Order: sequence, then structure tokens, then C-alpha cells
Amino acid sequence: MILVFGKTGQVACELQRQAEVVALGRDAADLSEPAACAQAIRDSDATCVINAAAYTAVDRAEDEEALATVINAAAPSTMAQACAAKGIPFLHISTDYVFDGSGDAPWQVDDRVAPLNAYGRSKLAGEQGIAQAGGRYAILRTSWVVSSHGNNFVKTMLRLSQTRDALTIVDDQIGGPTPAADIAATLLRIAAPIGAGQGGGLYHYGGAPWVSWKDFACEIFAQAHRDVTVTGIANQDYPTPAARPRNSRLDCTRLRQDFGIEAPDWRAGLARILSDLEAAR
Ligand SMILES: NC(=O)C1=CN([C@@H]2O[C@H](COP(=O)(O)OP(=O)(O)OC[C@H]3O[C@@H](n4cnc5c(N)ncnc54)[C@H](OP(=O)(O)O)[C@@H]3O)[C@@H](O)[C@H]2O)C=CC1
Ligand SMILES: Cc1cn([C@H]2C[C@H](O)[C@@H](COP(=O)(O)OP(=O)(O)O[C@H]3O[C@@H](C)C(=O)[C@@H](O)[C@H]3O)O2)c(=O)[nH]c1=O
Ligand SMILES: [Mg+2]
Repeated sequence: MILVFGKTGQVACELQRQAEVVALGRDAADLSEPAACAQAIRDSDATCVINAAAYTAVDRAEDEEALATVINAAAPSTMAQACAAKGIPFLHISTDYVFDGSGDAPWQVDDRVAPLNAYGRSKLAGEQGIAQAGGRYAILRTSWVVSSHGNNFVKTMLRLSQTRDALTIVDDQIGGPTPAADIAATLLRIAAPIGAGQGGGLYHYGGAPWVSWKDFACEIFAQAHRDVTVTGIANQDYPTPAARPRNSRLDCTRLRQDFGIEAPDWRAGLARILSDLEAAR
């Protein structure tokens, strides 16, 4: 049995859609109480645990770093310890925001980490705690997650297009939009090998091809047939509480080498998301 932390989030929804998993929502396991999360693992007959819950409000985390750090670092570290004690694998998701965004080369898994914001620091602390727990684990660093559920850039753009015919969007941050469905499929595919000791550790899994947020917005409006004029602006002209990395390109070689898994094409994923949203209307 695969035990999932998170029930309503983007990746959690896709895990439940793709497999028979037991998903624990906030009511059943609150990550602000790490010991209770570890107890839920000990009380279960899980053969694998996937943590799909996190504090993901990047700007709000600047004011709530302590809470973000409990949820994104203490909770998954404690979960990983419980999994290690039980001898089962722990799968977790991290972010491009552990990097400082310098340069324009794709980030390798062992490149220097230097988060620019509180969310990134909390996620990095989670990676480190999981690695120190001593069990079998995989951490998938991903970026710019999108789906038909929850909050994400696709849904924000579609919402704005209902009231705006022109938008200015940052064009000097480059990365890979990643469909939550592809992240879920990858986690489910690597769970058994990770448990068997084949592979493990850090992986990068970000969508291809790389784009700016502005070009991503343009593709969303093109596929959704929305008539919105998009103008590129510099990140410094779109002030937000949290600084964001300029270069979020993730090099996914290690996942291909260990499992034959390629970076997903987000344009195909976007088409599926739009048809899901259309079907739900
Ligand atoms: N979204 C993105 O662009 C990116 C996400 N990631 C990482 O991917 C993973 C999945 O992200 P995504 O699916 O987008 O997340 P979402 O923001 O869609 O969902 C977050 C989930 O975490 C749950 N959660 C938050 N706080 C708590 C808490 N205290 N106790 C229990 N559950 C809680 C939420 O539950 P509730 O509905 O009750 O609030 C929700 O189910 C995370 O680890 C994230 O850091 C990495 C890169 C990019
Ligand atoms: C709505 C809007 C956003 N933007 C910019 C701001 C920002 O640089 C970019 C994306 O906005 P978001 O709020 O979606 O960005 P953000 O919430 O920072 O997205 C991040 O979330 C966390 C959880 C991650 O781990 C990252 O991989 C990344 O996906 O678009 C505009 O330029 N114009 C706009 O009208
Ligand atoms: Mg966001």
C-alpha cells in the first residue's frame, strides 16, 4: 500500500487519479505536527510513502518562514526517519527554487544550492533532513507545476483572461513547466525500484522545452483560444515579496540514466489540462 501525505494538492490529486493509494489530508495528518505524521506512518501498513504535501505559497513564506520550515523540512525529515525505521522507501518532491538562478546552464543534481527566498530555504532544509534520515529515498526536484487542480500559473492566466485583454508577464525567468500528472506517474514508476535499492537520492524532473513565463503565458492563450496581448517585462519590474531565480532549467539526465524516464513535454500536458478544465465546466 502506498501512503500519500496530501489530498487536495496538484500532485496529490494526480496520484489518487492514477493509482490506488491511501491519501491523508490535513485533517488526518497535519504537517505542522511532524510527530503525528511519523505516527501515521508507524500505524500504517504502508510499503512506500510519498509526501505530496507542502507549504507552497512562495510570497507568504517570507512572513511565515518558521511555519514553512516545519511543514517543508521538519515534517518530511521526521517522515523519512519513520520510513527508515520501517524499512520502506520515502519519495518526496523539491524545487528549482533551491538554486539561485545564476547563469543559463541547466542545473545538475549536485550543483551548488543557494536559495533566494524563504520557501527555497525551507525546501532545501527538507532535502537535507531526508538525506540524513538514513533510509531509502528519492527526491524529485521539479519546477513550475501545473494541472487542472489547485492554484497554478495556467489557472491564473485563464482567470485573468476573463477580465483583461492585455497582460505584462516576466520574460527573464526561464524554466520548465511541469504537469503534475507526469510528476505523479514518475513517482509511481520509481517507487518499487527505489524500495529495492535501485537508484535513489536526488533527481531533477522539469518539463521541456524551456520557456520564459511570458512565452508560457502565450502558449496557454494560444491553446485556450484566448485573445490576450502579452508584453514581456523584466523580473525587477514585477516586484514581489520573494525573489525568484532567473534560471530554473533542470537537467534531467540522472532520471534517464537510472530509469529511462525523459523530461515531459509540457505542451502536451497543457493540452490535457485544458481539456480537463473544459470537461469540468
Ligand atoms: N507548485 C509548484 O509550482 C511546485 C511545487 N513543488 C513541490 O511539489 C510538491 C507538490 O506541490 P503541489 O502539488 O503544487 O502543491 P499544492 O500547493 O497544490 O498543494 C499543497 C498540498 O499540501 C497540503 N498542505 C499544506 N500545508 C499542510 C499542512 N500543514 N498539513 C497537511 N497538508 C498540508 C495542502 O493541503 P490543503 O489543501 O489542506 O491546504 C495541499 O494538499 C511540493 O513539495 C512542492 O514544494 C516543486 C516545484 C514547483
Ligand atoms: C500573475 C502574474 C505573474 N507574473 C510572474 C510572477 C512570477 O515571476 C511568475 C510566476 O508566478 P507564480 O506566482 O506562479 O510563481 P511561483 O508561485 O513563484 O511559482 C513557483 O512555485 C513554487 C511552489 C515552486 O516550487 C516553483 O517551481 C514555481 O512554480 O509569473 C507576471 O509577470 N505577471 C502576472 O500577471
Ligand atoms: Mg504560486
